[in-house]
Amino acid sequence: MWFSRSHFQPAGKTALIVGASQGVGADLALRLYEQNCSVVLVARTESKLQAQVARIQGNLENQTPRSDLVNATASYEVCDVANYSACEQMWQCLLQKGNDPDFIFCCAGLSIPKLFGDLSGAEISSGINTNYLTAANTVHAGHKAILEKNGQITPAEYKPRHIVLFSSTVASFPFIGYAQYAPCKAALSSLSIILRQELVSYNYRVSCVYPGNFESEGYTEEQKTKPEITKKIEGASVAIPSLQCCDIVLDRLAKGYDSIYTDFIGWVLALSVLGVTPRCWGLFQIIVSLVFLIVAPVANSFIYMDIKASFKGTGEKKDPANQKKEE
Ligand SMILES: NC(=O)C1=CN([C@@H]2O[C@H](COP(=O)(O)OP(=O)(O)OC[C@H]3O[C@@H](n4cnc5c(N)ncnc54)[C@H](OP(=O)(O)O)[C@@H]3O)[C@@H](O)[C@H]2O)C=CC1
Ligand SMILES: CCCCCCCCCCCCCCCC(=O)[C@@H](N)CO
Repeated sequence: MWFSRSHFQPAGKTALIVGASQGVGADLALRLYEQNCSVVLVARTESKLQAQVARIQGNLENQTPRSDLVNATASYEVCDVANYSACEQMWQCLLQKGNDPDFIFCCAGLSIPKLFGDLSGAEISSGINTNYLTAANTVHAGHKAILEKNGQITPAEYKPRHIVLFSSTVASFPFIGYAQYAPCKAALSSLSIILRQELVSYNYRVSCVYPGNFESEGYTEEQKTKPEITKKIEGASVAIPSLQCCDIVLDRLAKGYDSIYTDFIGWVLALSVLGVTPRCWGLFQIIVSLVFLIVAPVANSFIYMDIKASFKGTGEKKDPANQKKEE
């Protein structure tokens, strides 16, 4: 696999990228367009989508128009894909315009890292809507719309399509601060396994990406509420530039991998939940997982100590008796 790069060939194809008004979705759109792939960007904020389409087409001031890409087009659809009926309408619109995507990237997502007790009910709901439903709705409404469009043809006659779901390293290794987010990303990983089984007959390939931290507007936002203890634990996953994350993903897809990690720590942490997920350096995964499964409980006990210490700190500050003693 690692020696071949022929498993992802976007030239002349169409990609639907959900969550493309910023961050890795926007960068994926840029990279795919650069490879002569038509891109349809989806998000809720029209002004940001317009700016991204302009960036992608190279029409921004100080840049020359990209006339070398004569075949590829860049367009956008404004849609809140967490809303199922809006998602259905988006698919009708796409298919009417002749934009039947070969690739469906589900990149929408947002983490609100806080301690469980500090989250509001609305934030817990938004976690499920933004991180799980955006992908489940897009794929489901899309599958139904394509079934209807294709009418009587047999599943084997469907053109090859490729779904790429953006999960996270925290799907494999959930930890303090990510209660609003990690369970939804684990659900996406689970969904990817089922979709792989159910849609293979319709010629779908399904990949799931488990990124570590990367820089984006969303990442900047989450840093504002992220508890110190969460930052401390995830220190091993240094945020890489979003374009670098995007290049890693495209490289791994081209090599034929369907479980994609963007850093070494992400690959290691996934060893604890390999299950029936597609393997990535499978033989090494088995060998290293033997060591990992022995070391993990020990490492985890150190993490617990840090967590306990962090709560002790907050308790002392809030306890007036302790404060007096300190004074
Ligand atoms: N950054 C990181 O460190 C990591 C990120 N990830 C995951 O990777 C993906 C991309 O992350 P990142 O680039 O940081 O994300 P950003 O938060 O920067 O961007 C998220 C995008 O999703 C769109 N979006 C959110 N909700 C909806 C919705 N209901 N309907 C349509 N579009 C929506 C946003 O646009 P708008 O608001 O205009 O709708 C925006 O374009 C996410 O799924 C994230 O969870 C995983 C691991 C690490
Ligand atoms: C068994 C003991 C091993 C201990 C090692 C701990 C290392 C943890 C690294 C976790 C990195 C998480 C990145 C997720 C980013 C993400 O999804 C958010 N940024 C959301 O956007």
